[in-house]
Amino acid sequence: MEYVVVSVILLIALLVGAAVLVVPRMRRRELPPPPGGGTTTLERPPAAPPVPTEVVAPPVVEPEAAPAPVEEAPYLIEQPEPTAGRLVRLRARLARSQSVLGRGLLAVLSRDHLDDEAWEEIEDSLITADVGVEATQVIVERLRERVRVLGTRTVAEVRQQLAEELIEALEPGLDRTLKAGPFEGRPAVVLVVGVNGAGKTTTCGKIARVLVADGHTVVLGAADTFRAAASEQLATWGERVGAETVRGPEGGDPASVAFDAVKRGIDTGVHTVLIDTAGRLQNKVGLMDELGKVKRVVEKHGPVDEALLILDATTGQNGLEQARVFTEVVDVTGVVLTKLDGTAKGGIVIAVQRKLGIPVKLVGLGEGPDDLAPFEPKAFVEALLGSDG
Ligand SMILES: Nc1nc2c(ncn2[C@@H]2O[C@H](COP(=O)(O)OP(=O)(O)OP(=O)(O)O)[C@@H](O)[C@H]2O)c(=O)[nH]1
Repeated sequence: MEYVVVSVILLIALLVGAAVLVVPRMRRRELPPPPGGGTTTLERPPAAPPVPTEVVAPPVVEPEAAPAPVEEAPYLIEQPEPTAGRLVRLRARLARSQSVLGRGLLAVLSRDHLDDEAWEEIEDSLITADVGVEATQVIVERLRERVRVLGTRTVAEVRQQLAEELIEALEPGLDRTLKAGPFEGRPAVVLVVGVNGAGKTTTCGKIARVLVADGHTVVLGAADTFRAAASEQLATWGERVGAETVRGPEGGDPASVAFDAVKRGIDTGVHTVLIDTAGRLQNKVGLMDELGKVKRVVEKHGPVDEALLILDATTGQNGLEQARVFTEVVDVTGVVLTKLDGTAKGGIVIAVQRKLGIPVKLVGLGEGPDDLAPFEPKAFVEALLGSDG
């Protein structure tokens, strides 16, 4: 009997023990949802509030796509090489154009007698190099007249006269300085526009280096919110030379990023605010309107001092139609011709200026960070025609 009593007591003790352990756990599971409606992760609205425009101050970690990252010192700020004389240093990059305009033309000019056929060949070479029909006719007519009147004999003399005519066609008197500010205590605003893939983001980065090399301070505005990698790419360029990049959310309003960038530039007292925009085709009315809006919104702070059109030199004469539309929308003040290293059509510089009446201010001669040179007609023509002769 005693055993029975002891067993019953043990059983009751076990049951009570089990109850003490299990009930609190069950209670915990029944806890009320957290304040805020108890939405599950899945049900929670994706109402991530619009990401505010952020200012990316250097240094930040370089992304993989960063051009030539500095391995052991990722935060080292680079000192870009001076801009003076870059075109001369990069002259070899014009080798393709040189083979048409330089070697090709000089071969004809060195003939004993320049007959009609020879002059036609000269015309063809210039047209092949994308100088444009109109400009070619003017150049050849003037050269022919000079040769006739002056009775030019030697190849060196004809070459010299041709060089002079080409320089003249490049309108050496045009103002090619970049309006990089500051102006009366405010930064200069430089807007960079163009079609897809022309090299806008890369060129913005290179221009930042040109400006820093020449002693300017710069804020970059990543208003290309369309291409996912563009703002990352621009920030990387900025970091390398110690320039801040103002960025917005992917797919966000480019005008608002541009506005914030200029504001940041004013607040921090830099010399230049350089704004990259998304590539767009000139026949997409909506996108061109968007570009107009970017400019108008930026102008709430003050004028846009420079609107640079980035043109891919390899697109040749096709680029001219694009250019005309961009000119109408943002009042382009200067052209940057990229990828001149990849074409035999260096004459496009002449055609662009002649057709648009806008100076070519910079030329891209490669993918390296300092492969952007201020455009100088004399150095350019000399590079095209080759140093000898
Ligand atoms: N060879 C050569 N390549 C260049 C030059 N300038 C730019 N590029 C290359 O052109 C390609 C396109 O450049 P991006 O800067 O991405 O072009 P983007 O206009 O910003 O492109 P979207 O934003 O898509 O419109 C890149 O591979 C650049 O390295 C140049 O002067 N020479």
